[in-house]
Amino acid sequence: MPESVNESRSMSTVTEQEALEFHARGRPGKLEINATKPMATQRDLSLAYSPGVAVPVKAIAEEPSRAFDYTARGNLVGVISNGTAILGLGNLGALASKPVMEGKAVLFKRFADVDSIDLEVGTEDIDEFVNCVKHLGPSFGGINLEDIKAPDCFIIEQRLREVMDIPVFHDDQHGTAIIAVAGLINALHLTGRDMKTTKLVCNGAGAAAIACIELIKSMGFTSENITLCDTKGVIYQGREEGMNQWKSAHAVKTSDRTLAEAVEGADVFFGLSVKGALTEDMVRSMAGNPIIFAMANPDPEITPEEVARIRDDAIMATGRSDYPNQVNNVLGFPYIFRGALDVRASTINDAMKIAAAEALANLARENVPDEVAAAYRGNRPRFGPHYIIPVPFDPRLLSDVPRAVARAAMDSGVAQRPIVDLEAYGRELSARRDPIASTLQRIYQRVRRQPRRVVFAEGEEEHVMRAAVSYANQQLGTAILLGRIEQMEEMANQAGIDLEIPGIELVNARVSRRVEAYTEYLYARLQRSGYLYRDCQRLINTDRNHFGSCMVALGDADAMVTGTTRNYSTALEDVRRCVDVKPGHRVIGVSLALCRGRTVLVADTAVIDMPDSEELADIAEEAAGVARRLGYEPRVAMLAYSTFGHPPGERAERVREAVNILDKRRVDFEYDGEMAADVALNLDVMRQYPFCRLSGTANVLVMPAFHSASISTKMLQELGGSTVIGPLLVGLDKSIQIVSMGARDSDIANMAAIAAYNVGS
Ligand SMILES: NC(=O)C1=CN([C@@H]2O[C@H](COP(=O)(O)OP(=O)(O)OC[C@H]3O[C@@H](n4cnc5c(N)ncnc54)[C@H](OP(=O)(O)O)[C@@H]3O)[C@@H](O)[C@H]2O)C=CC1
Ligand SMILES: CC(=O)C(=O)O
Ligand SMILES: [Mg+2]
Repeated sequence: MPESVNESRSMSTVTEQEALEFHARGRPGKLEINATKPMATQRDLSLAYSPGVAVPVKAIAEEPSRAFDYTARGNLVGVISNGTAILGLGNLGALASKPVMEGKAVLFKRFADVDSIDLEVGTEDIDEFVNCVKHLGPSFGGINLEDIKAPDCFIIEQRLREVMDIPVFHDDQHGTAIIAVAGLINALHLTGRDMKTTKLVCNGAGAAAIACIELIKSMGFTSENITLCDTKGVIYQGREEGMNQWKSAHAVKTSDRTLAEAVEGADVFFGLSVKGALTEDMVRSMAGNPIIFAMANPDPEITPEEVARIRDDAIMATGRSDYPNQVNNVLGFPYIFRGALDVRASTINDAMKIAAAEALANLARENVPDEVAAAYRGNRPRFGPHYIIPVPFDPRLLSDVPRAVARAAMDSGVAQRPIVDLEAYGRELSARRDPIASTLQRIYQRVRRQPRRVVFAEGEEEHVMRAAVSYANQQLGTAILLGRIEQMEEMANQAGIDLEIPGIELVNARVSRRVEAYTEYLYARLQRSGYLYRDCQRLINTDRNHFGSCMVALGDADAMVTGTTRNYSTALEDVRRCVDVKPGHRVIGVSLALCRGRTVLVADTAVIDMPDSEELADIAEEAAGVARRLGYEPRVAMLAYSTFGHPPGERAERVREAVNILDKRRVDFEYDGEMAADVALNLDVMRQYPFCRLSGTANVLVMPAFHSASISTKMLQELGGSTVIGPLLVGLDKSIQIVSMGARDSDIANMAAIAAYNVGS
């Protein structure tokens, strides 16, 4: 792990404009509903709706638990708020809480494949709120209450738990407590402290704070050693102002009246209050090796930089993703509900919470898997002051935490559908992971560790500028925008884009000192292909693809991204004039298609029009290489319209010959063909060919020709709702990526990150 806070900052904050655009782009917001059954024919309609739907209706009326068999209830969580304590922003109302609630819903899906829907309830009246949620019970398998202020949240949760037969979980209380306790267990271990004698001060006495304190006490802390503070200062016995029964339960006998007094000599500080509440002087006054969890969102009570300026012996955590040790309930709620839903738990009890906290704490002590290690580029995170809690993208969270929660639910007798084989359950959980998101995350993390200089060749385009700003803001390296400086600045001004941020460089080819060197280089390459010196000079002076490619070729930049203003093949020709093919390789395009949790690589989606058998074999090898670099073990299907000889035809013959060539080359990955796409992608169909050499469904599809590759990926995207990334250009000696015309800023930024990731590979 990195040693200093500055080095370890892994992700910069986004700009306000980026945040607004992210939410406004395309379909506003972050959620949509998808049907899981076909709705295409009269028969489908008759089954899905009247008359067919009457059958499950009657079955559920007879036996309510059948709702879990015939409806989405068993995997559906309601994320419900009234917006009275939105993050640390205060009471901004139900409507304003919607972005956070949509966010929680997508995190449920992204991290644990739990479906959820946000419900913002426009009342601050406790009875009205309880009544509203209570009557929604039949819709859901669980209720996640969110951002409801204390003390209302305590009453609301308690009353709902009494009247509902599904888990009701106030995330800000218990989610936060579970994660904070997991981090605390490890921080105490690292500093050699005993729970019984550790002195903890918690600033904030609301939902999150009270729940944390209760869980901590239940795990062995002594009441006298815990001091709570709120806006009125220390919560001492006898205090009357601003009190409620939940605060009173934790009031201590003390002469301390302010946070500053309480925190002096304290071992641990928990911040669950507001930005900036802990001062540098307070940090100075704490005990040796202090543990400081500044968990207010979006801005902590004190930043790690501020703490680092004062002392270097602190273990520091925040609620944010851009510092190490993110103590945030995102590490909890998706997995806790996953486990609870899978055993149909009637509640989420203390045993399940403690099991989750212990599973999280244990994960941080284990060796991290390669997937996480890759993100740290050789600096494999190791249990220690900068790594006390797993990172949110750790794939083990999904297999370990729900399993621990499910086991605790069964052991404590609240599981209505126990799981017999927990090992098999762990494997099922792993299969729920969203693979492409982890892949992209890995790419981004690694680039952050090894930032690269990437040329954005079409620097005068607004969305290219936005992509460059996003690249720089995410601390992926330097984004070099090529263009006329004045034009770029004017365009940026008009569009409200700030180019004066660290990590952005503007380069004008016309006035560059490198024009001569690039021209010489290009002339040496092209003089025997009919180009005069002045032709090369003109290309360097006036064409940004040539200039940018030469920057990369001569080491002035690491990588380049282009393509928004010129069609793919023209941009590729420009690049090829300046950059060689990697020895022993072939230039092809590989697209990544993600559809319903499955990722397949499709090749060649960009370059070779009508490949012969040798070329098809080369494409298979290149694509398998890409799969490996992205962390997948390739299973390559050589696709055709026919399967293993039937129906016969010349095109299929060519694909079959490619398989023979791969046999002769003795390649080190699984491949087979020719086969139709359904054989490659559907295990049941594949099983009809028991001799097929693939050990599972294919994850690399080699198309018989460019047109079928391009048509199928575009159809997947437009009709199948797949996310398609690429084509990624592979086989060049330098890392250059070409996006398609009309690519959005996020596509360009992704491609720039991929280009940076591929440098030197
Ligand atoms: N990292 C994470 O995962 C999570 C972080 N949080 C963060 O914790 C904070 C509190 O959230 P939550 O408990 O839901 O909110 P609540 O509204 O329930 O509680 C807020 C508490 O903070 C206290 N407070 C506010 N300002 C100050 C101050 N200047 N000094 C001392 N105490 C203060 C309030 O005091 P009083 O009682 O006097 O009004 C109250 O006790 C937020 O910043 C939130 O983002 C919450 C959940 C998860
Ligand atoms: C993380 C969270 O739930 C909060 O800050 O409110
Ligand atoms: Mg919250």
